[in-house]
Amino acid sequence: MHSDTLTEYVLVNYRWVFVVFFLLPCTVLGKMWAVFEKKSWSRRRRSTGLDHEKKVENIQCEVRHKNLHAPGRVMCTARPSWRSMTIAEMTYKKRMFNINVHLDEMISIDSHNRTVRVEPSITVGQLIPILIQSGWTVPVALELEDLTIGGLVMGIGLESSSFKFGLFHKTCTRYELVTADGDLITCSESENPDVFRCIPFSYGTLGFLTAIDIRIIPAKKYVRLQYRPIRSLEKIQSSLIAETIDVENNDFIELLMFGKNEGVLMTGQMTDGDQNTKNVNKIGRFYKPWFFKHVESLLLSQKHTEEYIPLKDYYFRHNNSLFWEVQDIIPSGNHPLFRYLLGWIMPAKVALLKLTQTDTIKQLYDKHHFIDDFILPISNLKESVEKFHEHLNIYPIWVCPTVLSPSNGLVHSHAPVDKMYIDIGLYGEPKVSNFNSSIVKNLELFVLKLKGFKMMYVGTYLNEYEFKKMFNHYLYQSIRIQLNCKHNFPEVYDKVNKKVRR
Ligand SMILES: Cc1cc2nc3c(=O)[nH]c(=O)nc-3n(C[C@H](O)[C@H](O)[C@H](O)COP(=O)(O)OP(=O)(O)OC[C@H]3O[C@@H](n4cnc5c(N)ncnc54)[C@H](O)[C@@H]3O)c2cc1C
Ligand SMILES: NC(=O)C1=CN([C@@H]2O[C@H](COP(=O)(O)OP(=O)(O)OC[C@H]3O[C@@H](n4cnc5c(N)ncnc54)[C@H](OP(=O)(O)O)[C@@H]3O)[C@@H](O)[C@H]2O)C=CC1
Ligand SMILES: CC(C)=CCC[C@@H](C)[C@H]1CC[C@H]2C3=C(CC[C@]12C)[C@@]1(C)CC[C@H](O)C[C@@H]1CC3
Repeated sequence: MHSDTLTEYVLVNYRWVFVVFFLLPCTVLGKMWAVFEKKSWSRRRRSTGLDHEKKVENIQCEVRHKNLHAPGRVMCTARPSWRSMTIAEMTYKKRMFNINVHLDEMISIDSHNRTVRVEPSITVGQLIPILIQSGWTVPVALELEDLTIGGLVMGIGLESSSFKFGLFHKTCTRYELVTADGDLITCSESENPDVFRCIPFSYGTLGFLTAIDIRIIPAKKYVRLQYRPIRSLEKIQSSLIAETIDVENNDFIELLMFGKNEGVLMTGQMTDGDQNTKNVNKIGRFYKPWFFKHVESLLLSQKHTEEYIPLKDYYFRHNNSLFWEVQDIIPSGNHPLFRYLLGWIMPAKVALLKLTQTDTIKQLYDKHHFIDDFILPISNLKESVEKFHEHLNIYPIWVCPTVLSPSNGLVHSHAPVDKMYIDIGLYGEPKVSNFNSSIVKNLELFVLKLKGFKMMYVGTYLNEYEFKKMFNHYLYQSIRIQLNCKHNFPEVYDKVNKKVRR
């Protein structure tokens, strides 16, 4: 066997050995370190009084220092590429001026006004358990623990409650920002409303976020989840549309498709249950099967099922298997023996997987793997699934309805009223023989034609003109002038095109 082929074979088939015996123990040590660090940090904080305001002043100083010593050099955050929740590498970070914006605490909960104020680098995995303990939760709770609130505002975040509440940023009520001049401004619907509308999806190109206010709602104990296997694409589309209209009875809607004509539609309600609550499925326990495998088993048995899932377990249902990505890395990860022996240290930290992947692994992923999300009008579900089937043939497919509102911000509904869209997430190995970058570009153009959007965490092959057709830059450009961004921050396209996000 040629040595390159042998390397590829070993990397593809035996990466699990490295992951299981090195990365998983590192993940556990990392978790222990985080707990220790947090404790000693709060002790230090009590003694030094280094609070949010002080941390923000430090960022302002860094920006002013840059303006003095490197005027004209554009800035980005110093968060290393390997920490970011995307498979892509952000090469732009190497040539831009890096500002340290690592602020990761919860600042306060305001039960009266029902908001929580957080710093941008706090992760969903840190915030949600604290909120649930206090009896609250966020309306759009993301499913991967390592996503940060700042990243979700500056990129896009969506989840199975987005059909009701919209994208993650629609639940945010106020942003605090350090501008290109080092000033501190705040914005909301009533204060600097145009800046407020332009922040989401601006990818850190209008200023550095230092605090975010998010709406909170009362948390309940369980999600009562109904699973409905369906074996026809037409029926899947019509049922999904009908469920999204029923906002009274549904709090969560999600669809997993396991083939072109088969899927399981899941609808859920937040509930406290009662003494008679049976059929509780604690899917978050370490020995439980991966969630998508559990759903697939219900499709195979064609059973309409109802279960009560503890709220936090429901939120993070795709975290253990990173949707279905872990099966490519640890093929036996869902085997009962593996789960009972090592399930408690799963999953390996995404950042560690990224940090330790070799160039060859990255190239193999580039050639043989696809990860992306497309947001399309819900009426185009059938047509889109057929298109993705023909050009990618990847299953499962994640389908998550989300409502978009009309706005002059970058991402908006194309109608003058709220309009229902669906996010179609495709993660895995394309089962077509001719997969390459022109197919990907072709799919992006297909989405543009249908007046849809592409999530940008993996980057885009669209050229600047096409990109600006997809995202409304009209207000964004005037806000850039207002906030003196031109020579201090790049434009969004300069951060998401495939040449700099590879
Ligand atoms: C995890 C993962 C996520 C991915 N996500 C995305 C994604 O979000 N968006 C995406 O577009 N691709 C994505 N890809 C596809 C991946 O980047 C391409 O498959 C890869 O670049 C193909 O390399 P190649 O040399 O085999 O391609 P070839 O088709 O042989 O192309 C060679 C080079 O020509 C250029 N090129 C070819 N066709 C085009 C075109 N139509 N437009 C611009 N340049 C072109 C590219 O620079 C490419 O590197 C993803 C791949 C992986 C593994
Ligand atoms: N369910 C979902 O919706 C999912 C969403 N995602 C995607 O993952 C990304 C979030 O990942 P995460 O690792 O948290 O974030 P990232 O580190 O990827 O950051 C995303 C963008 O936000 C900017 N940003 C982050 N914090 C700040 C800040 N304080 N001030 C200014 N700009 C900031 C970054 O700027 P810079 O480039 O300067 O660092 C970057 O451009 C989003 O793009 C999201 O779309 C991924 C998986 C699931
Ligand atoms: C729900 C939405 C909108 C997106 C889900 C995206 C995730 C499936 C990906 C986000 C980051 C990705 C990474 C990997 C798998 C897929 C994601 C979790 C890897 C673990 C794949 C293996 C590589 O070696 C490292 C990757 C890091 C990022």
